Amino acid sequence: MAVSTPRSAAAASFLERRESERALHFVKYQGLGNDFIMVRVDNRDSSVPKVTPEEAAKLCDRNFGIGADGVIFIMPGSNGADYTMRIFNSDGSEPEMCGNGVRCFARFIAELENLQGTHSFTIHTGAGLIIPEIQSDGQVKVDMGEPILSGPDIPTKLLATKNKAVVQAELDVEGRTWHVTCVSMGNPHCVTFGAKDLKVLQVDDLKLSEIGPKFEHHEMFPARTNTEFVQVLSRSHLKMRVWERGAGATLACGTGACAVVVAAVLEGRAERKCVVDLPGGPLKIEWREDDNHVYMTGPAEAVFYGSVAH
Ligand SMILES: N[C@@H](CCC[C@H](N)C(=O)O)C(=O)O
Repeated sequence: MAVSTPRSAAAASFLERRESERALHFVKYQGLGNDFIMVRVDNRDSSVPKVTPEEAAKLCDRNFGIGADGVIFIMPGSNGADYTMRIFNSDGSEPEMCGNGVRCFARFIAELENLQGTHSFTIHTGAGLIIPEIQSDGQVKVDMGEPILSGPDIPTKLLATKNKAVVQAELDVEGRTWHVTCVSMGNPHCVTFGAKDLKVLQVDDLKLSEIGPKFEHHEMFPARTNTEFVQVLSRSHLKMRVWERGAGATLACGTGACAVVVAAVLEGRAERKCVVDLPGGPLKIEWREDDNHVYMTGPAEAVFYGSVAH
């Protein structure tokens, strides 16, 4: 697989280039270090990604490919939306949604369409309609919709503990009991603020690559799960590390940060408006009481342009 970047890296000329049969043109974007290979599918009739899941996994490889946490396809709108987003994780699996990816998607659209200033549009995703808004300072605020709290819909086999939701349920992970709250933001999340034998979780001390896969593949999560380990700094300031389904430890997870605030509110640990610190930087999250929607605000930017033999 050959990777090359155009000499001038001029956005306009790059984006105007036509796809040849043997080259896949992409733009690498990142949102708080959660990085994506963005590929435009411009055939108006197509909703088929340009690469297979196996090819996506190869492209995401940090040694043998471009390197990324996922591949995102920008597609013509469907279901009445302006655009459609599909994504493959770095292991080739296809999740329903990606919060940092949506912010990158919005900035990429602004670049493609040469949009200046504030703009909002609708994106059809596997998790339904998502509405990002590019703000005057360049940050992207996203209406992430309503969290899903019913166990079977998340999905988790853990039984409901509070008003049909799985809140502070006990989860045995190889002999250690963790307290977990499960939330779907279109994709499944298992949020923990600690284990039974731990007074305060120090997230920096966690051996994520050892513990993460045990949550991801736990029998209580039939579609696997993303897992967030959280430390409460104050009622409006949380710190988290994430082990993502299909991607492992990443520097940030937008849907994960949303799920963390929902879980923190359900457990009575935080207010509805919080700053969530991730290894890649902070996200502003609000779970609004009036419409039950979760709103996420954060940055996204282009890193480089390139093409790969395909
Ligand atoms: N990093 C993303 C989530 C990507 C999908 C996730 N790995 C899954 O399989 O559900 C985000 O920012 O939300």
